[in-house]
Amino acid sequence: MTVTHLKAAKHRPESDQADTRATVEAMLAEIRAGGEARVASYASELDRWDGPLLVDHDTRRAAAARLPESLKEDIRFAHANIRRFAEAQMRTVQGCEVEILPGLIAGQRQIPVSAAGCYVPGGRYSHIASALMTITTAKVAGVGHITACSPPRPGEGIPAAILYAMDLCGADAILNLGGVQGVAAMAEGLYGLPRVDILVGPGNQYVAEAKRILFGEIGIDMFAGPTDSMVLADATADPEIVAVDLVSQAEHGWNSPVWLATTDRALAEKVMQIVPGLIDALPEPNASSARAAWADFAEVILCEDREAMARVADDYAPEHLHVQAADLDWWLERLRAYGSLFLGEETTVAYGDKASGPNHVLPTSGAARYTGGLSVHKFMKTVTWQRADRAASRQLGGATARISRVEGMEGHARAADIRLERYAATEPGPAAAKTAV
Ligand SMILES: NC(=O)c1ccc[n+]([C@@H]2O[C@H](COP(=O)([O-])OP(=O)(O)OC[C@H]3O[C@@H](n4cnc5c(N)ncnc54)[C@H](O)[C@@H]3O)[C@@H](O)[C@H]2O)c1
Ligand SMILES: [Zn+2]
Repeated sequence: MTVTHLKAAKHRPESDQADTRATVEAMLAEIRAGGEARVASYASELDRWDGPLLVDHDTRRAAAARLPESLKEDIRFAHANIRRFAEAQMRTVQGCEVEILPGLIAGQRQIPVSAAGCYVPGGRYSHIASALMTITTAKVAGVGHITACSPPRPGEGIPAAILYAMDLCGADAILNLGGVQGVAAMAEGLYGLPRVDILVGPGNQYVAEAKRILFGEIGIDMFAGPTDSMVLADATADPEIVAVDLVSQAEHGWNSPVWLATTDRALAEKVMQIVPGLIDALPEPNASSARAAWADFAEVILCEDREAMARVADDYAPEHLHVQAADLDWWLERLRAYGSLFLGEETTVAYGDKASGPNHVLPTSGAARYTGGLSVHKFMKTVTWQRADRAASRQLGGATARISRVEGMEGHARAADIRLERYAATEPGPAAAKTAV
């Protein structure tokens, strides 16, 4: 396959992971020892918040009263779309049952976790949409208790729009806490809340590292690094729209890669010419983030044909993948690795980020090679069961006893033997004769 980099990245996103890990490990150890008091002191130290940590119902109501009706309408619109999509996913969640042998029936059930914690990032931007994406999905999955947390703003607490979204989606408890202290409070079940079974939601490197360390003790949705996006464009694409879309996602942060793969050199050159002006026209600090992301992490890749573009996409496994090219059905069939796919110029990653329905909590840094994003399935446990009648038990007993003895596991063999003895007496059958090795 022939591909040429018209613009290469200076870096691949990687954080100072060892430093972050040491900081987060120390904080978790302090919180384990110091409990709620230590959580409160971190909130004071890191987020300058000394107010109540658990948000009460009056505060929820006051937040709703403060917001303009038009914003509440928009939030309700996005919530309805996200819920509709999660409900459709829920219809794909099914148990199964099969008669494996005559008399041996086994099945599978999907059981939602009892308690989930939803982290809603809030350091830099007010991620209203992250509240909608995480809490709605947990609610539709049937999670029994949902705690949500987000960094408080000094003197304000969680911003009113995020509180409104959390309340609308059905959060049972809301914590004025961000970062490691928020994650730890939910994982440890502080403030009288249930200890969560799973922690979900995006966050900065401290949040991601806390989730990584706690994984095992509790479940998590996925490991998440800086957000990334790829546009695939052919000669039919509009270079101005492609450029605006790339800049829109570079805004996330200085280390958020955006990639363009195209079969059209003229389009690539036009996009590279327009992007700097679009970045300069953004307000600060967004412009600085996008400028750094474009300079250090962005790539523009010229491909021989659409199959080469598709291979680049499969290789990068981007979090967001946007096709602005002819024959969208071909692309939907062909592409194999992405968190969420956007087909055609009429939609855009920003729609998915905020309002359209499919989840925006997605695998980053190539994790789309092995997982999809947040869905109702992440809140469900796929568990199995079995039952057998006596005839089936005799058949299983013979094979189990023989395999166990070859493995050297005499105790296991005897669990089979006792059934062969008991059931042989009541219902002799051909299987009983097979026990001798
Ligand atoms: N992929 C997605 O779906 C998606 C969506 C929204 C946001 N995001 C990501 O979420 C992240 C949001 O990051 P953010 O920082 O704005 O908000 P955040 O809520 O993740 O982090 C803020 C918290 O970090 C903690 N913190 C800050 N400095 C610290 C330090 N030196 N030591 C210990 N703790 C410290 C503070 O306690 C604060 O509450 C970004 O990386 C963004 O890309 C991803
Ligand atoms: Zn985005």
